[in-house]
Amino acid sequence: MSETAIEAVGLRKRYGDDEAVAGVDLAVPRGEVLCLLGPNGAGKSTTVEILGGFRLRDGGTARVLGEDPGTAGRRWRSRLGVVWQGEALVPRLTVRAVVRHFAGYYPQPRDPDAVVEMVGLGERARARVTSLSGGQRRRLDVALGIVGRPELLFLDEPTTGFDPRARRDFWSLVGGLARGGTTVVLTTHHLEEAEALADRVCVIARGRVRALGSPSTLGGRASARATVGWTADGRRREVRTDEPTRLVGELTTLFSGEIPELSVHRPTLEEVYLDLIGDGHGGVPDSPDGRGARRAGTEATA
Ligand SMILES: Nc1ncnc2c1ncn2[C@@H]1O[C@H](COP(=O)(O)OP(=O)(O)OP(=O)(O)O)[C@@H](O)[C@H]1O
Repeated sequence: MSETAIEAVGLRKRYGDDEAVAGVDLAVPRGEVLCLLGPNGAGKSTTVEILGGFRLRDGGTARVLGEDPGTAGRRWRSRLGVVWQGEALVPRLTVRAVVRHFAGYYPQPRDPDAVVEMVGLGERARARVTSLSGGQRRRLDVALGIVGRPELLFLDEPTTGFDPRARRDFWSLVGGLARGGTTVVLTTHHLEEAEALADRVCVIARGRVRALGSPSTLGGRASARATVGWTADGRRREVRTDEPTRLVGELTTLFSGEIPELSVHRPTLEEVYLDLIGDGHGGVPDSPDGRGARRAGTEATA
C-alpha cells in the first residue's frame, strides 16, 4: 500500500474564462491532517472536488488512494468520506435512521449509534432531520462523512454554524480519526481551526498553492522577527528583532530583574496568512516560501 494518500501534479480546472484551479501540486502522506486555507473563490472546493472524484479536471495528473479520481469506481469511492459545503439530501427520517441508512452503502461501516454519539447528536438521535438546527445539521453531515470508516476524509468547511463547544468537540473527533490512521483534507476559513488541527497548512489563492508548511513554520513564521514590548518611564516601548532572547537579557540587566509589562510577540498564523494572500484578492507573495524580502536586524517600531 502506497504511503501517499494524494499525489496531484499541475491540476487545472476552468469554468468558462475563470481558471479556478491553475496548476495545483499537492502530495499528502497517509495519516496527515492537511488544512486548505484561502480567500473565497480561491479554488479550494474545486481542488477537493476533483480529488474526491466529484469533478473532472481539465489538466494535470492525480492519484488518490492509488487510483485516478477521474476514472475510479464505486469500490474506490467507498474508501472515501466526504462532507461538502451543501447539505447532503437526506430522507425525512430521524438522525439515527439516516445514519443507519448511509452506513448500508459501505462494506465496513462504523456502528451508526456510535457515530451519532461521536458527532454529539446522541440526544437528538430520535429527532427528525428536518427539526435540527443549522449546526446540528452540519454535525449530521460529518456523521455521514465518517460512518463508512473512510481511509481518506474530505471536509469542506465542516464547522460552519458550529458553536464554540461543538467546534472543539469536532477538533477532538478529527484528532482521534487521524490518530487512528485516517487521512484528512479539510478546508476552513478559521485560522485557529487550522492551527489546532493541521499537520500542514496549504494556502491556495487564485487557483495556485502559495505556501505549504506546518502551522508553526508557515511563511517563515518560526524565524520571523519577534516584537519585544515593555514599559519604561510610563511609556510603552516596542522593538522588532531577530534576537528576542538577547534583547530580553539586556533588558533584564537594565532593569536589574523584572522587566515591566514584558511581552514577546511572533506573527500569528492569521498575520502570516494575510501576508501570504497579499492584497486581499489572493495576491502572490514575493518569494516561494512567502517570506518576501524581510530585512535582518533590529528595528524600533515605537
Ligand atoms: N460549478 C461552477 N461553475 C462555475 N464556476 C464555478 C463553479 N464552482 C466554482 N466556480 C468558480 O471557481 C472559482 C473557485 O471556486 P471554489 O468554490 O473552488 O473556491 P473556494 O476557494 O472553495 O471558495 P470559498 O472559500 O468561497 O468556498 C470561483 O471563481 C467560483 O466562482
